Amino acid sequence: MKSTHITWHDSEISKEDRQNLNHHQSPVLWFTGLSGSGKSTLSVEVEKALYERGVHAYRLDGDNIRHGLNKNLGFSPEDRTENIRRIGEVAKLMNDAGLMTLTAFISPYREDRDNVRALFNEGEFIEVYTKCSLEEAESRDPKGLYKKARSGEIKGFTGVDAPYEEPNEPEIIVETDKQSLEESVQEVMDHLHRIGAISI
Ligand SMILES: Nc1ncnc2c1ncn2[C@@H]1O[C@H](COP(=O)(O)OS(=O)(=O)O)[C@@H](OP(=O)(O)O)[C@H]1O
Ligand SMILES: Nc1ncnc2c1ncn2[C@@H]1O[C@H](COP(=O)(O)OP(=O)(O)O)[C@@H](O)[C@H]1O
Repeated sequence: MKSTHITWHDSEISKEDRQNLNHHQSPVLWFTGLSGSGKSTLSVEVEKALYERGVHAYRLDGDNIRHGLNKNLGFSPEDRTENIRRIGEVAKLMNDAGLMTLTAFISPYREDRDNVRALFNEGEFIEVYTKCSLEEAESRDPKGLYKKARSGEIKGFTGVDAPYEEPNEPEIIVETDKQSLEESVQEVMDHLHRIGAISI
């Protein structure tokens, strides 16, 4: 903390009031996985499924956020940590606002993800591991970045010459190289129903 002499000021409307107004809870669905593992694709589909059920949800995507809020950050370990810390704080604000958040960031470090988890109440941080072999992600190469990483044009690319630490106990694992997109969407929606975050 750099700032001193600052005081928290509570609202008279609580998070629970806002959730009641929306008729659903406001957890964060934290998608994590290799580039090309399907974070964006899956989170887009889940966001649509939620919208159709009248759930107020918003998606934060690595590529998009790096155009604005986090445009001063690169891909060094320190910058990735700061990227994830800021997104965690944004997701926490959305949680308090009564909105469901879907985040699609590689978030390669376990400690960074666990630090975000610690911001939330039990059950409100839902880690979704888009599990996919490097071989499959690389063969998809939707943006041609693995090719650039292999040729040395991009340095420190996750899975090639930068680490990805798998989650130890994610709430949800979707194996995007084995199951269909529809099955993965269903798995996420089933989880939200099971924990009572949504009722429709
Ligand atoms: N060096 C390096 N390593 C990994 N990814 C790279 C890199 N350089 C650019 N990109 C592109 O940036 C997207 C990942 O951004 P994130 O904010 O999700 O990364 S991180 O969580 O901070 O590690 C990632 O998007 P996704 O493919 O959607 O994961 C890439 O398009
Ligand atoms: N079962 C699946 N789930 C998600 N994506 C899949 C699946 N099968 C193939 N894909 C493809 O894999 C690519 C994943 O890219 P993307 O969603 O951008 O990944 P990420 O956001 O993790 O980088 C897309 O081109 C998508 O169409």
